[in-house]
Amino acid sequence: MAHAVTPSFEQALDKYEPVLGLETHIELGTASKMFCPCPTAFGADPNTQVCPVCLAFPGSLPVVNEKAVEGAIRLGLALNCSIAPWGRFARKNYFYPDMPKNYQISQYDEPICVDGYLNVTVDTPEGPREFRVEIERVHMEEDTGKSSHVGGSTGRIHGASHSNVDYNRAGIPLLEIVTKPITGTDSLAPLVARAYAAELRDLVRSLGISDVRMEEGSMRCDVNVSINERGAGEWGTRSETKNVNSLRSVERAVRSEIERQAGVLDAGERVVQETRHFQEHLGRSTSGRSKEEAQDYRYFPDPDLVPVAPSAEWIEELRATLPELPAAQRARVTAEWNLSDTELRDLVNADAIGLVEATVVEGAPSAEARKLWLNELSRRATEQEVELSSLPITPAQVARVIALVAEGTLTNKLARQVVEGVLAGEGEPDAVVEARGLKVVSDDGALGAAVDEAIANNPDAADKVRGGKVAAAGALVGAVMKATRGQADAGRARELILEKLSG
Ligand SMILES: Nc1ncnc2c1ncn2[C@@H]1O[C@H](COP(=O)(O)OP(=O)(O)OP(=O)(O)O)[C@@H](O)[C@H]1O
Ligand SMILES: [Mg+2]
Ligand SMILES: [Mg+2]
Repeated sequence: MAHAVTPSFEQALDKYEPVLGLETHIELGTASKMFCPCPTAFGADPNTQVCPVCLAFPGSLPVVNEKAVEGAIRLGLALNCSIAPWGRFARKNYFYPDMPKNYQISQYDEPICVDGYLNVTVDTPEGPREFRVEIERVHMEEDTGKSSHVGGSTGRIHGASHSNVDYNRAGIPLLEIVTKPITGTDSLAPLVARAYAAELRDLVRSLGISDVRMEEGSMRCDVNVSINERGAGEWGTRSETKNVNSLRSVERAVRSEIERQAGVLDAGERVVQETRHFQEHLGRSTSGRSKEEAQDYRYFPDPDLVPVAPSAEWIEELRATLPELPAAQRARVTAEWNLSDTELRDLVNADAIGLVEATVVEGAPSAEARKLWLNELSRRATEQEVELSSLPITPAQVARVIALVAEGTLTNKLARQVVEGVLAGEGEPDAVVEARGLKVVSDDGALGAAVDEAIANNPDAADKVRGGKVAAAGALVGAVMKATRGQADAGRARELILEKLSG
């Protein structure tokens, strides 16, 4: 058997075309679980948020959480789906220690939302390009518990001496969003997958139904990839890479999988249908469970639950609660703020549109607001390794700093120090100005004293100005700025110098 040699991405794309499919799980931010009243807060002690229902005690009965159904419908509407007027939950039967019932309540052939789409934009050297990702379905299900494998020499599963199971997560409501096969992306496949995950995350966040934090697991992507020879007219066998937990990893998982499968086919072998696991430190996936014998989950309608039958009135009520969605918001701010493609992209990449807009609402001009968030504040967020929105400064405070610059109380340089003070917890911008003594010195009294001193200390320059060489005033202005540690109003200082020396 020929040994598979992994070609480069470009070589792979010369010969093969990729097909993608994304399955995304989103943990809904409801106060209680999907089928019982247990709380859902993250980070509680193990097995403290459990009850007979989510632990599957005999005789316990599940009851559907209406808020979760509401979230599913709102997402379906935002994804342009049809909402099913009637559907049932199904039992998906399999054994796993972190799933106490030995089945997961899910939806099978009667999902609540079907046939939608989400448009995503990818940057190419020729400019932005839009793709329409078709959504096959959105369905509701419950999360499993969480196993950890401990003890032993390595602390990893092979070396572990025993496993612990925490059922706090068991029964947390999940939505699974499944795309139809995505074709025609060619070499843009990794970027399309990433852009889809990013757009879906932003959409869900705008609906307020989940905090969609990939690194905390409240949004998890399974990435399906297959390739086929160009013009083959038939798709190849897919692999499914599980639980990819960052946007960058979604991109890398697609890219590395296209390369790997191309190597397999080049060597005359077959791609095996399997589950793979993305390894963050390797930048690619490794083989997991083979799915060649498609697992039989023996799905059947759950007899303990009533059907989900949202009325047309309820669906319309929920439609009316949809906020402005990210795509519409981008189009609007592009027009309102007169943005170029690049400026819009920078704002999107920094996740700053909402922050800038909130700052504008507080009265700041959009150009100034954009500058502060994208330069000074983005830099500090990167330094502190937090998201821009997690910096301890509010849009109202940013707007106040901008206003202080506009009214001449602060220079841009002083403004940066005020921002630093606010971030350090020294209080509101005005309090920081006061406490740090950052005001521009422009009142003639204080400034006059500094000017007199500069003239006394620089007699040569002063003589030149007296003799008509106005340019020599620059040295005196410099001395005033130095004496006031940059806080003088330079323009007013210059006027005072010329007044005093012309007499
Ligand atoms: N040949 C293919 N190449 C790439 N993606 C594919 C291909 N065929 C199907 N897909 C995509 O793979 C995904 C399959 O997800 P789906 O939830 O339907 O099934 P599953 O993975 O078998 O089930 P489970 O939810 O149990 O993991 C979909 O996004 C689908 O569009
Ligand atoms: Mg699936
Ligand atoms: Mg799957």
